[in-house]
Amino acid sequence: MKRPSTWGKDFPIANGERQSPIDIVTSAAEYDSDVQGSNALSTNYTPESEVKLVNNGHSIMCQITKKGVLTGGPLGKDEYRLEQFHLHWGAEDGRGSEHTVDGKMYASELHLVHWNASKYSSFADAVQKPDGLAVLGIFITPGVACNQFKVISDNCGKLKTSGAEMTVDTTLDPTLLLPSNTSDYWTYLGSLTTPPLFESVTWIVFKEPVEYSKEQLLALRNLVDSDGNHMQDNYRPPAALKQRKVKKTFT
Ligand SMILES: CCCCCOc1ccc(S(N)(=O)=O)cc1
Ligand SMILES: [Zn+2]
Repeated sequence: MKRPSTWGKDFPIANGERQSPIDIVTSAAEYDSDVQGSNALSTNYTPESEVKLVNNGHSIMCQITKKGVLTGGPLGKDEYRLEQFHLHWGAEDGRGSEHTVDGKMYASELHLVHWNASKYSSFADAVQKPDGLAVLGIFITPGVACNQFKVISDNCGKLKTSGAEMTVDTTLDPTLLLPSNTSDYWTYLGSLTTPPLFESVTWIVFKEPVEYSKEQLLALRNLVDSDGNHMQDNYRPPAALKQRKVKKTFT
């Protein structure tokens, strides 16, 4: 994939009104009380009985086969189905996340991608609809190892090149990839952060980061992309906020 600065030519929506990622200016975010209580954000994931991993040339992706559901919070009455998760990261710990918080970049960002199963028939059908997708963004910071992520990081060596796929014969519970606090998040209307950049994503970015070990981050940086280079810095820089408001669920 070519550099983000070149995307505007092939994908004019790159300069659209609701592009992602964004810099989250915490002081400008508006507290939203009605995403609490009974309609708090809720995940109901079924653990995968085997794990399908793909090096798709610009990230490492886990394709979900079990029924996993995200509801509540900013999603109204709709039920969003977990489709896949993948990550973005830097060449070093000081950069790599797509969203930033008051200009701070994290080392990596995990995206759990869901599609609106209440209104659409598949991910492909939902991906171009303004209320089609919901993505959970989880910031990653260097620290202790994340045990559930070992299923991915321990297999990156076998997924080195673009197009490589494998099925790992082990279980994986996506719930264990989430931060302990899933009540505090920012949410706003945005887009896919890679081409085709469709403006179809309700973003939910958790305030609390998750720790991965240095080794787990190094495993990501040793992957090879579709250009045959080390897969690093596969993050899009923040786009203009334009006429949008970021909501927050915490004071
Ligand atoms: C028409 C098929 C589209 C394939 C691309 O799907 C994507 C692309 C980006 C994201 S992200 N980084 O915004 O979570 C999620 C899903
Ligand atoms: Zn992503």
